[in-house]
Amino acid sequence: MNGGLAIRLATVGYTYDPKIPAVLRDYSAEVKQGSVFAVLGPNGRGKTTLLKLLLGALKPQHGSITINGQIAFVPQLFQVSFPYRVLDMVLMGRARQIGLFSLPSRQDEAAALEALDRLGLAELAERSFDELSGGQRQLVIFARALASGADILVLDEPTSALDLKNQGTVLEWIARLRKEGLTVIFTTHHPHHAHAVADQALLMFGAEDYVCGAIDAVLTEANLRRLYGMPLRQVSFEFEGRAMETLVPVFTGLRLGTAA
Ligand SMILES: Nc1ncnc2c1ncn2[C@@H]1O[C@H](COP(=O)(O)OP(=O)(O)OP(=O)(O)O)[C@@H](O)[C@H]1O
Repeated sequence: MNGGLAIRLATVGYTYDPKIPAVLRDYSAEVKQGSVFAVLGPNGRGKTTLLKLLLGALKPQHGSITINGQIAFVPQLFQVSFPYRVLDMVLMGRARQIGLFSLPSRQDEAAALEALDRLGLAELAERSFDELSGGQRQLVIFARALASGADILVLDEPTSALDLKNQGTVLEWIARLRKEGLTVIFTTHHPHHAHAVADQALLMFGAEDYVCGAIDAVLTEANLRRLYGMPLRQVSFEFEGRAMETLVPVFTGLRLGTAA
């Protein structure tokens, strides 16, 4: 299955309201099956809108989107109005296998428990989802996507609510899923996260202004400076035994006083 295209965007345009400027105009990109694709851009630039278009929750007014495979989505914030058990939340990811009006089989339950276990969440299985912390919820919804058996995972800022250790866990998972042949698309505000795991990146500068390409070609100093409009700092980090260097934006407006 690898080698073909998982996703193709052809001159996609989208506006929430024809009376206001479009969020996206003429966006084109191709995501190969079994690759990782990172989407970066400042707040409000259209990252979530792009993901909603991929999921079919929004329809482009212009251009076309082709998806080859089953998609599972991990949203940024997830709230429920009913106190579901964590295990039931993960089982919902198996809806395609369970089918309408049927009960989960032992196999479905085993897949859900395994996904929780793989993320170190087994002890949360019987807890009520609405009592979990934001970071725990984000990991549970990630487990739900893993349990779904989908071949394309779409993750909206998957590390946003997580502490540093769990950020590393999710990045390791993205790398592992890629090795298993899945396609992963994720949005992030952290260029080094994209650098660590992505093959390609899309940088969204504006409605019709973007660059898309191989990670090293796209995460350049000039592009990142333009994207964030902030000073950059070179950081060294290690991911899965590989030493890497990348540029990250730094906030310089904070003046720390010295203790008297
Ligand atoms: N339902 C909506 N109706 C009207 N405008 C919307 C709607 N959702 C988003 N927008 C607008 O579309 C633009 C892009 O929003 P989007 O949520 O896609 O940005 P984003 O890059 O994901 O931002 P963030 O990093 O803050 O999550 C913003 O100007 C936003 O105000």
